[in-house]
Amino acid sequence: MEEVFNAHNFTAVFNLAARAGVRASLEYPDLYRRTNVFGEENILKCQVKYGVRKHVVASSSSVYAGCAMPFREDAALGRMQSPYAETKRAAELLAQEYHRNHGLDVTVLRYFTVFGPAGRPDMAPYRFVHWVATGQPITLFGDGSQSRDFTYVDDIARGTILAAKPLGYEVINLGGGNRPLTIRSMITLLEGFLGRKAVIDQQPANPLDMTDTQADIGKAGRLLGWRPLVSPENGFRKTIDWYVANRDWLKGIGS
Ligand SMILES: Cc1cn([C@H]2C[C@H](O)[C@@H](COP(=O)(O)OP(=O)(O)O[C@H]3O[C@H](C)C(=O)[C@H](O)[C@H]3O)O2)c(=O)[nH]c1=O
Repeated sequence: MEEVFNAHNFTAVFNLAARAGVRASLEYPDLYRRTNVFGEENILKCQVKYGVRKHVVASSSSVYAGCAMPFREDAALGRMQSPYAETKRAAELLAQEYHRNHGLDVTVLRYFTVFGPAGRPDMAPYRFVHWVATGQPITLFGDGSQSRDFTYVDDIARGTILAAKPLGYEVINLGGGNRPLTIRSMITLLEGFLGRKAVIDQQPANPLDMTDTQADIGKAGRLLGWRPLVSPENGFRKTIDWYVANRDWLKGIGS
């Protein structure tokens, strides 16, 4: 980090680097802590040392476990449901501390299940497209009635850049906004677009997973002038178009 900060004159830093899978965090909690908490601290320290005032950090809807929906930024947070959520919450608090004591201007963005082209191969959207397209069974945790406020990657990118403006210290949801989709309906959408029936291998629900997520995005509208522009239906269509166009090099990715 020192090398990078020495070599450039930054006006803002976006920390989007993380160990991000929910379920794997039980297996590697130390890795998650090192990356998501100590990694965040390394960046915050450098920003203070090199006088870079603006900091934007990616957090997660996972911190809202147990809260009433739609999730609002001022909700009283309960117990974190996974080591992953714990590390995201810890990073939020660290950044707040650097705002209070070192004058950094911090925006914490709570992302809601981001999907789209070049999506993470450990997440349901990528895996399910890949499995249905290649005729492999879908590993479904639970009965599929759980739901997500899916947010398209381009919307997230736009919201993240907007968050670079000076705001003091703010926590802001970037989520689909009241259009949560059950995992079953997501599978039905994919089947329709791919023209293939999914084979489901149902496994027990994972206790680390959130059951449902739904974002209140009023604050993002007020502070950033942001709202999502891509619906889950259009987003999944674009994801599949990307997958089909890149099928050859994607062969070795995802399981
Ligand atoms: C990968 C996978 C998932 N699922 C189920 C489990 C969940 O009920 C649902 C969505 O799981 P996924 O891991 O795709 O997404 P989230 O649990 O919403 O977590 C994601 O969105 C939040 C905001 C982050 O902060 C995480 O970084 C990100 O991983 O599908 C399955 O049934 N089978 C599978 O193979």
